[in-house]
Amino acid sequence: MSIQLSLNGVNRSFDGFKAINNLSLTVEKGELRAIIGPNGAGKTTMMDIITGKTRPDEGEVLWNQTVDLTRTDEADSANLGIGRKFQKPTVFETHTVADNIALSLKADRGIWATLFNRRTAAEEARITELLELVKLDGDRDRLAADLSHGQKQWLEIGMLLAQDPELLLVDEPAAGMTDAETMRTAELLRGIAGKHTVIVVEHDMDFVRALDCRVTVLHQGHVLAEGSLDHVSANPQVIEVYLGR
Ligand SMILES: Nc1ncnc2c1ncn2[C@@H]1O[C@H](COP(=O)(O)OP(=O)(O)OP(=O)(O)O)[C@@H](O)[C@H]1O
Repeated sequence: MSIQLSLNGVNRSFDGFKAINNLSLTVEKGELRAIIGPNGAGKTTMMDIITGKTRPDEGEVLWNQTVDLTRTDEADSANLGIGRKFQKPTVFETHTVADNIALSLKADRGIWATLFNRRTAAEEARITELLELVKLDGDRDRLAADLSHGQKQWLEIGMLLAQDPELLLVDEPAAGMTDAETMRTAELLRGIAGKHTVIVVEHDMDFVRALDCRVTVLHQGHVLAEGSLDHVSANPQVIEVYLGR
């Protein structure tokens, strides 16, 4: 496997406070990685740095071992194939599930052509494929507004996948989901990994366990521990700062 993303000695302060402190991290292509850690550990700031929303003060952030992500902005990062899903779902509520996916497909057709022209067979096939992947194939003609919170999150993941990103950053997808939705989300992300690299920030430990992937524990802007969930859960420092609370 080759390296998709590497952070090396990254620092970022806000008003003298080190939100990211000598952070080094490597994620392989196709890997599913969970990032956990207490509030204020720097998880969001790390995602902001990867997507070019925030620039580090120091350090190296490399995409595919070649592109310097400290010099890109959010638009560049999207063009490079980095997709980001924020915590709150943002779907087009007045459109159907299938139309939401159609609007996100890479083809440069414009909104009117997308909604009112017949879709090509290839587009239909791609929409079906994406809806199956995010477990919404039975809901394609429903209005997005009528979906449950969990289903809206899946739809937005489908919309991001329609852009065919190499890396998907997902921020606390399980927040506000039912237990059943949470488990389905873990299954869904496991299904996406391999073809895409997926980094998930999450607090829900049942969800992280269900992801069954390598876990990075951040604390005070630094990697405190890394490995399987069982491995990091047995680390006394991790228990002290996070899991034991
Ligand atoms: N733009 C900013 N200006 C000032 N301080 C900031 C800014 N962004 C982040 N911080 C500070 O940096 C620290 C790390 O914040 P960050 O949001 O990255 O943590 P987090 O791990 O995502 O926390 P949470 O789990 O609560 O979302 C916090 O103390 C936060 O207040």
